[in-house]
Amino acid sequence: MNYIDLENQFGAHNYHPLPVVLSKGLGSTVWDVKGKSYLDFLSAYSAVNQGHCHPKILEAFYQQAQKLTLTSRAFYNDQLGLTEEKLAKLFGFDKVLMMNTGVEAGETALKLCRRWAYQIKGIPTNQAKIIVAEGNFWGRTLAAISASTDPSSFENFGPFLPGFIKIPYNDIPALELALQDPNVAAFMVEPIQGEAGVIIPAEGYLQKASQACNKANVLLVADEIQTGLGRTGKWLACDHENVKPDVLLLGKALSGGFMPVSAVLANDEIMLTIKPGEHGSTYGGNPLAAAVTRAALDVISEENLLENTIERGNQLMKGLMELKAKSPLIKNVRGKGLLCAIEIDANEESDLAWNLCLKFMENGLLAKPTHGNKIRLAPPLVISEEEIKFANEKLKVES
Ligand SMILES: Cc1ncc(COP(=O)(O)O)c(CNc2cccc(C(=O)O)c2)c1O
Repeated sequence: MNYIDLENQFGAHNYHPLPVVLSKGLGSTVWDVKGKSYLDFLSAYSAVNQGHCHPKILEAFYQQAQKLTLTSRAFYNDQLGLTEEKLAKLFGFDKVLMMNTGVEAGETALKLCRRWAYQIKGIPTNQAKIIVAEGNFWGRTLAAISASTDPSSFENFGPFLPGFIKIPYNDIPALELALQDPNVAAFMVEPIQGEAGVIIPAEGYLQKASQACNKANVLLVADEIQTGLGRTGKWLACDHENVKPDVLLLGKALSGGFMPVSAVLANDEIMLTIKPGEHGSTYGGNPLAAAVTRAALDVISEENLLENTIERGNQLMKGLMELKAKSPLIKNVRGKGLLCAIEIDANEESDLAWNLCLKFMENGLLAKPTHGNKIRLAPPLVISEEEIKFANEKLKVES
């Protein structure tokens, strides 16, 4: 059976996967159809922070799947409220709106911010603007690509949604200038830009952005879909600067990789601007997702994954620094917790990073380039000291 041929013949060609066919995963390891094992250094873009097929999350999935998987929100169920309460109390917000994919959470957040702008801030109807940072990535819908500055995301998909103000990332003066527009509803930003290539802003950026937004009566929306849930060594990347956003986006690892689950968290003033019947999704808040989410959150706390992320992240970064010192090919290494990246000294069109990833693959480590010359290194947060030691060895490939 040639699985790659099948996908090429019958599947859309909207991805360019590495030439590996996976059939099994557990913890930080995945196996291909030939039985070869690999350390997963992508973690499905931080969706399997808890490790592949975590037994506790599997058990929650299995137990709930035998009882009730989907009711629609036309009725209540005995799982959703428990999960909403857990999320609201864990992150310190009044309420939670559960969706499925990360981009749905982004769309939901923007609708909430626009509603708040018209009903609370008093911006003229249909005049609300959203500030976003260049290099942002929050999904593939028409709104998300309208906010994008990456031609590969938006080219030939127009016309685009109006109302986005695009400013440089990590640039407070640019934000302060944009905030002078009285019709700005929100500033939506990733605390660390994931898809742009693990772009880490200056210390204090989030704190200053939060202060500037508060001063301008503009909502701060933190997109923690990739950086949240332990990835940087704290529950949220915002926690490193003690920043409390007005709206918080979660996704990916919210289900530990078992199914799409996302959530938007906000206080009543914002959340209650959407009335019954004005927003939702067929699967949003389904009992199966709700049960899985509570187990996925428990694993992070019960297995001390925040602490492990700090320790293993330091160990990985030490190895990357040694790698950089020895390899002229590597322009930069950076990271926070277990969200790391190496930047190859080549232009974005070069296939150097791709070829490096093929060599990593031969060595039993899976990683993938983002934006041409950056290779993200983001293993599951359950990764062991031994596995990081192995990875630091296997990353030392000759270019
Ligand atoms: C910060 C951030 N926000 C939102 C999204 C959208 O999530 P969904 O994909 O669940 O709608 C992301 C997604 N992140 C991401 C990273 C790499 C590839 C892909 C891909 O679409 O294959 C997605 C993300 O990284």
